[in-house]
Amino acid sequence: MSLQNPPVNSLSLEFLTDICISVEKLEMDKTCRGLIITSSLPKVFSAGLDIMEMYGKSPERCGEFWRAVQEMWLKLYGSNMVTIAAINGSSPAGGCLMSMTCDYRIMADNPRYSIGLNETQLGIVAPFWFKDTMTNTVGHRTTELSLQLGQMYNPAEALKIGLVDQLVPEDQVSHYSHTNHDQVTTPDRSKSMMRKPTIDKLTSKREADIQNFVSFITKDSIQKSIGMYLEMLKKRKR
Ligand SMILES: CC/C=C\C/C=C\C/C=C\C/C=C/C(=O)SCCNC(=O)CCNC(=O)[C@H](O)C(C)(C)COP(=O)(O)OP(=O)(O)OC[C@H]1O[C@@H](n2cnc3c(N)ncnc32)[C@H](O)[C@@H]1OP(=O)(O)O
Repeated sequence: MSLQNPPVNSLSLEFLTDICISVEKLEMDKTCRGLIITSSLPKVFSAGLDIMEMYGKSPERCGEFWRAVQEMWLKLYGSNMVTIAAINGSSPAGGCLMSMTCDYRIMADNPRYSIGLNETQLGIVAPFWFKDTMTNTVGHRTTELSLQLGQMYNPAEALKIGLVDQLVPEDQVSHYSHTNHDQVTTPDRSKSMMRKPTIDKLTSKREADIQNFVSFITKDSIQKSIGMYLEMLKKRKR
């Protein structure tokens, strides 16, 4: 599955819905042995959630958006397929979350790229299931530090903390993803055993999580922080 939503593969409601439909189709396809997620765009795996979906939108629309974010996570984290993230560019926040749902992460060894949960930099708090996914990936203490600082990691740092499993030359990300994937032939039952408690936690609190998100994101102070962050993104470009 090659992500293609220019300019930066931001995860809008529409794009998330497309991703969920694609994953669902693959999940039902008995001939499909697994899934490699990568990006068709240069330099960016995914810029994370589409910030425009969280800025100046109605509570109803925000709720619909958040349900789609949850759905993407539930489908990928709970997938019966062997999944590999072939991270061929930067992958902040929701992009990092998406790659952490996979069984294995291969990243292009380009020091210009970065990965991490940087929500704190936007003035927002990473939701509990983002935090849980990271804890399951890199451990409690690293997650605590990482979330408090909104830390982004270059590939070497990401490998060191276990946020990615392997670094490869940029032009060989696809090759190594396929080679690794071929070595794992059957999805292991231990995957669902390890992930079930985290998945059950969100499933049981799904509606409350949507309500929390909507009331948090529509607050004036949070809207102001997001607006300032958007301005900063645009200025940085010039
Ligand atoms: C009580 C608690 C209850 C509930 C929890 C509440 C809240 C928690 C909610 C949400 C969690 C949030 C998760 C997220 O994923 S938020 C998104 C975070 N993403 C980022 O911060 C990434 C920002 N982008 C970048 O760093 C760079 O764009 C990137 C490195 C990805 C690519 O750099 P490049 O130089 O190639 O491109 P740019 O020139 O910067 O960007 C091009 C263009 O795209 C726009 N852009 C970038 N990222 C986003 C995005 N995530 N969403 C929307 N638009 C984005 C950027 O502004 C440029 O636009 P323009 O100037 O118009 O061309």
